Amino acid sequence: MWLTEFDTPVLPHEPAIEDVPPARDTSHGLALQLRGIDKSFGTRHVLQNLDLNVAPGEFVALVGRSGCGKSTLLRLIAGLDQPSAGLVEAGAANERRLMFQDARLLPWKRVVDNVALGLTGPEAKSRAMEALEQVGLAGRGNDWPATLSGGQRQRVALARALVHRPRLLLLDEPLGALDALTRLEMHRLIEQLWQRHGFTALLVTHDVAEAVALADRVLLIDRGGIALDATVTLPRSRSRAAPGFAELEDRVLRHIIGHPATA
Ligand SMILES: Nc1ncnc2c1ncn2[C@@H]1O[C@H](COP(=O)(O)OP(=O)(O)OP(=O)(O)O)[C@@H](O)[C@H]1O
Repeated sequence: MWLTEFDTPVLPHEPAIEDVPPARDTSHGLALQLRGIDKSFGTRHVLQNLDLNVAPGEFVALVGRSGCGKSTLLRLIAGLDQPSAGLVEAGAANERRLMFQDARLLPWKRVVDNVALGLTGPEAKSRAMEALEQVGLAGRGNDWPATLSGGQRQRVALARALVHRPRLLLLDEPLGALDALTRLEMHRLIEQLWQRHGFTALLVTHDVAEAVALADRVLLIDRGGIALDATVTLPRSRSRAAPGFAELEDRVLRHIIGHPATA
C-alpha cells in the first residue's frame, strides 16, 4: 500500500508548524500508556503482559533481537493492529504518525504534493513547503520522488509526518536502509525537529548506537516484555566518542546477547 494509514484531513485554519504547542498530556499525564499487553499470532505469543509509560516529549528507543516484537508493538501503538489483551492509550489517532524504513512516496505526485497528502485548504501547499524547508529540502518541492536519493526520500517522509503536527511520532527503522553518513545526518535532523516541536518519539532500531545517540530511554524487548529500561543521561547532541557512550551501548548489547555485565 502506498498511502500511510494516517492521511487524515487537517483543518485549513490550523497554525503553521512552528506554532505547535508541546505534546499534550493524556488524562494520566502520559503520552503513551500500555497495560498488560498480550499479542499472539495463532500459537505464537509475541508480547506478554507488557506495561509501558511514556511521558510527553520523551524520546524512547525500542531495541531487541530480530523477531522479538518491536514492529508488532509499534503497530499496536499506531492503532494498525489490536492487542490480543490489554490496554493501549496513545492519544487521538490523528495525532500519531508512523514512518517506515521505505518512504512510501507516491511516484506520480511531486514532492510537495506527497507532503501535502491529507491536508486540505488553501494553506496546504505552503505548509508542505514549510515542512520541506524544515527537513532541508527547500527548493525540491516541484521535483519527482524518483529524482531524490534514499536519504532525501526519508526526509520527505519526515516532512509528510511533521506537516500533520503529530504529538506521537512512531519511527519503524526509518534509517535502516541509509548509508552511515546519511544516518548520522538524519540523527541530527530528527533530534533537532524533536527538540523544536516537542513531540513524543518512539524509535524502533536494530542499531544500539543509534538508540543511545537519540533516546532518553532505551527499552530492550525480549521474551514478550521489556527486559531492560535504560535511561540515557548523556548530554545532547551525543557523539559516540563521548565519555559513557560506549559503556551504555555495551551494556545494552550485552543484555541483547544474554550476557549482562555484572558490575
Ligand atoms: N501478521 C503476522 N502474522 C503472523 N505472525 C506475525 C505477524 N506479524 C508479526 N508476526 C510474528 O511476530 C514476531 C515479531 O515480529 P516483529 O515484526 O514485531 O519483530 P521485530 O522485532 O520488529 O523484528 P525485526 O527486527 O526483524 O524487524 C515474529 O515472529 C513474526 O513472525
